[in-house]
Amino acid sequence: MKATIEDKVQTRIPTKHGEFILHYYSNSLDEKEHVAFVKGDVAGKDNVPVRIHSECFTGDVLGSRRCDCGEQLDMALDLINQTGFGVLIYMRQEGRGIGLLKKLQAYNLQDQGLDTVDANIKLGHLADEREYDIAALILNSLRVNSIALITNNPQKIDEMTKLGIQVNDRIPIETHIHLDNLGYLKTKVERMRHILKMPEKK
Ligand SMILES: Nc1nc2c(ncn2[C@@H]2O[C@H](COP(=O)(O)OP(=O)(O)OP(=O)(O)O)[C@@H](O)[C@H]2O)c(=O)[nH]1
Ligand SMILES: [Zn+2]
Repeated sequence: MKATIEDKVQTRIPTKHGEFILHYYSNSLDEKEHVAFVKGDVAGKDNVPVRIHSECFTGDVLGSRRCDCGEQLDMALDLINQTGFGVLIYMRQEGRGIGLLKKLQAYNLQDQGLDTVDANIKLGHLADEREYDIAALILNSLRVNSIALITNNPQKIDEMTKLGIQVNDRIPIETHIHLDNLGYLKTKVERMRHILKMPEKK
């Protein structure tokens, strides 16, 4: 069955990154509360800056330094605000789709020496279980013509293109690298094809 979404409510949210309209969607695939944060007029526009952000409770809410999510969220909203128009889709796909419980278990495995990919596999999951159908439906419903995707992950570009979204450009979103996230980011570059500049080995 083809997935469907419904734009249930739109409301104005002033933030430290400027003012956005929050769209709440229901959908036919899961019970999750996926939302889009929209700035300015995006309907009929080309090269709309779009961030498809996957939920990360630890990074986005608690400010965890194990990953780059919280900083990326701030950077993306700033960028969209400065551009004057754009969309941040907040997908409730915690832990690359495996959920918070499993992600926290994966963190413990990483503290025992596994990397972020092998920890998922040890828990019986794929390295990345996210799906982007709902994100594509949201962009269609906002009547965005083509996008500049804010990401370091080329797989996201492939997935959105496969779903019929015209991705004209990629906007990198590189955060600070420090001791707590160095190994994690290195694994994303080496095993998940992320495009990130890593510090030279001394
Ligand atoms: N399973 C698992 N999920 C993680 C881990 N660290 C972060 N995440 C989740 O990963 C998701 C973000 O994915 P990332 O791989 O950081 O980045 P991305 O979204 O693929 O790529 P960008 O667009 O460049 O940010 C969020 O849902 C986080 O909760 C981890 O060690 N294990
Ligand atoms: Zn994170």
